[in-house]
Amino acid sequence: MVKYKRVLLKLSGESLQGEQNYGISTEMLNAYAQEIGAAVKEGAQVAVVIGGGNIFRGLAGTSKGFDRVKGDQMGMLATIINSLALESALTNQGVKAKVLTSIRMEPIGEYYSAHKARELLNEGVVAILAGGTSNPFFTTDTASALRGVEIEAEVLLKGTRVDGIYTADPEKDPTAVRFEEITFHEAYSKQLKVMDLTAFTMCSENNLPIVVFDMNKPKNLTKVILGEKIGTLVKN
Ligand SMILES: Nc1ncnc2c1ncn2[C@@H]1O[C@H](COP(=O)(O)OP(=O)(O)OP(=O)(O)O)[C@@H](O)[C@H]1O
Ligand SMILES: O=c1ccn([C@@H]2O[C@H](COP(=O)(O)O)[C@@H](O)[C@H]2O)c(=O)[nH]1
Repeated sequence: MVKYKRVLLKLSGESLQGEQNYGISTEMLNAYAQEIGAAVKEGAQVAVVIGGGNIFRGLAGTSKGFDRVKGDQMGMLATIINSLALESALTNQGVKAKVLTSIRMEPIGEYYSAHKARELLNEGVVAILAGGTSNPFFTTDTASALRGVEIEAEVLLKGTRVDGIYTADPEKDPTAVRFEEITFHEAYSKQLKVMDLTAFTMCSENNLPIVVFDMNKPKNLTKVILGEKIGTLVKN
């Protein structure tokens, strides 16, 4: 019996590159598809938002002379490339999946609406919500929060490469200590940089809890969905 029936899973684009410096590692892609397929088999409805950091980030573009809006648009297109790759990997593994894009670009993907996404989820199809919010100056963390609220997800699952939220970035500070549970207010006031503050605010205002967990550990996604205490829970 699942604890969370409908979830919004945020995957890191950067993690998708695996050991490479850039792009998509097929090994990581297939591993993610397998984890998602297993969660669906347990009876969860899974919507996915995937980042684009393995391909392009708007802010990085500005340092190379790109206009920020153009750079962010390139970043949003990067999330669509990752989404198509995930759709393909899921389909290859026999898991029904469909990309909805926040920017009109049929036939690459159907134009996103919350109604369509909910319809797919009710049919047991993994809805991959691509293109971020479609607006520059945002991130896919904020897109996940927005889409999570729109599709009436019970939780936002941030699958990343660290096993929860720490007092400081554990990749930089080895003395950092992990929280099992934390309130949005604490996460916000301590400026914990695991997610951007816009995303935290959106979730807090709409009472959408977040679980930050290590997506690279096999079966973790299913465990979280079944209610095992893994990672860090953020709630009001
Ligand atoms: N207080 C903190 N607790 C945990 N992780 C933290 C914290 N502060 C910063 N981080 C960092 O946040 C990262 C998680 O971010 P995320 O999964 O969004 O990766 P990303 O590379 O930004 O993804 P994307 O490609 O989608 O932009 C972790 O790898 C971790 O190093
Ligand atoms: O709503 C959005 C979402 C994303 N972007 C741009 O895309 C890249 C990649 O997303 P990440 O969340 O960093 O993985 C991001 O850096 C932005 O440039 C956006 O503009 N709007």
